[in-house]
Amino acid sequence: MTSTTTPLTQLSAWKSLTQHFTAIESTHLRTLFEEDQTRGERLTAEGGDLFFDYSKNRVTDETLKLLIQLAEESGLRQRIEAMFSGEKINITEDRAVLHTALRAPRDKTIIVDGENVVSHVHEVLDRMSAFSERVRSGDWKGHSGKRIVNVVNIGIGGSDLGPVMAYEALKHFSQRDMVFRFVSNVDGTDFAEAVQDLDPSETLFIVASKTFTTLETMTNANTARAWLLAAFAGDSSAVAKHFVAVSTNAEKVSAFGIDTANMFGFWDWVGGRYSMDSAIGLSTMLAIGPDNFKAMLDGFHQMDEHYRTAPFEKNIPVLMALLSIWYSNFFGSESIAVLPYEQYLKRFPAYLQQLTMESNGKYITLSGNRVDYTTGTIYFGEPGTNGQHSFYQLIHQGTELIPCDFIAFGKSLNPLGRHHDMLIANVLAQSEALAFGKTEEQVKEEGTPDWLVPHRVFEGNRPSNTIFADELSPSILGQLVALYEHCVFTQGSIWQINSFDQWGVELGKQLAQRIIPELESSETPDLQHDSSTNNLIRRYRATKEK
Ligand SMILES: O=P(O)(O)OC[C@H]1O[C@](O)(CO)[C@@H](O)[C@@H]1O
Repeated sequence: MTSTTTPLTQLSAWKSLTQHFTAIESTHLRTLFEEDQTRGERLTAEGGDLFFDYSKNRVTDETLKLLIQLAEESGLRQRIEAMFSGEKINITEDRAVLHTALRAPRDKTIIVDGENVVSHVHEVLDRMSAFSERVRSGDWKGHSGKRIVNVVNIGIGGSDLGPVMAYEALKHFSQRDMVFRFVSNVDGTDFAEAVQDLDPSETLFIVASKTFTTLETMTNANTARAWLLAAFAGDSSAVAKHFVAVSTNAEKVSAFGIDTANMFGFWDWVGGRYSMDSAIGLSTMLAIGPDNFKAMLDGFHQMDEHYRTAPFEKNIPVLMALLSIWYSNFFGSESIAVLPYEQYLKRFPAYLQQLTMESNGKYITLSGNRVDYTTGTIYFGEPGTNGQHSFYQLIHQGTELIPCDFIAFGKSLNPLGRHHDMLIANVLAQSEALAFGKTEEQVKEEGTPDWLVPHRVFEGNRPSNTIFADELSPSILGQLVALYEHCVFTQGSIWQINSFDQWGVELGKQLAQRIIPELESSETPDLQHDSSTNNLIRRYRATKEK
């Protein structure tokens, strides 16, 4: 399917932004703040329970007006409506994109292919809740009658990163007499370390895979089954009590040997990286309980409603996306740092890497043409204050412009003396330092010797957003994740790419399937790769045989 949209760079807002950029490029944030004393209050927005301060960005009212015009001219409103209503906007896979249906209230109706998907969503949620209650209460017993205390999620990509991130983020709300582990890598070390201190008779494996064909997950699931059966003298009837599956593929689940009664389904209109609030979140629900999981879904839904209904100039995901496009496409900035000042969000940047880069790392437009502008910003990050002692040097004084998203909370879930005040002082100090820097005069006034002055100057003018909420609750986590999901969709819509396929991961998978037998065969293989790959294969085989 092709579409005949006006190319992005031909839009009138794009052309105006290109001109406008030359005026803004040399304007310092110091000037913008001096000229408008109300800027810090004015350039803010609220959505759900999130407060968004975007005043420390290199924009004027004119820039914002043009960026919003760009969103309008790009057809963003229609794209949002098309997504929420279940149109098949994932054109390269002919699928609807309905992660928003996963958190729709029970009484909503969204029809896809003649079916109300919301009722299916709630059927699965009810089954997940009943199962979670049984496991958490000890009613669900292992094969030898022991209570399940260990839960190991086996999955990769979207079937791992969301569950791990959510478990870590909501650990404060988790059932502490249970152990949760996550195995993703085909590197055997991942499995070996995850189970080394676990008793198989007390362990439940969740095999989480949308397709149920993924090499890593199937390899780990087979290893897990062998590990379990070794403890039960090969009695395969033990599998029923120790394995459940989360998948869209019932056929493959049952071929693996898991009873589909122990399967929790989802649908092809849920992308892997948009699935942590589907049955893929079973480990999250087991950890925090159905009520907290529901609170998380309500949080997602609040942000969905904000995205769908707030005017663009007050719409946090839209503003965030437009600002990122401003830096990426006009300032030539390549990355964004996400810096949560909340230890529980330590896996949030890793989660966002897949969400953002697997979604928008595309150079072909929806019309099938190569883009002539940059797409797919690189997202990275670490929790503060740790990152400050690592890569912030480059953000402050490097030659790259790296816009930052700071995330901070009014209250700590673990209030300890002065810790939280210090943490928050640091996040505020960082965004202040980045924006305003320290001038040559200021450095000299401190008595710095002349030769050292240039090293100690901070030119500033480095943009950031601050996302602020009361405290990290299940609902706030849902709101934060939905915020980034919708930011990614807005970016992709403006860039005119399909944020919901991932063909770019296929080639490596195919080539690995070809190489596996070449590494394993007892015969010397007839290698037909390039000379580098052939040589490395020979070296590996020689090492293996040593
Ligand atoms: O859930 P599955 O089907 O095992 O896929 C895992 C991951 O692999 C990918 O397809 C990429 O290889 C991701 O999009 C997905 O989240």
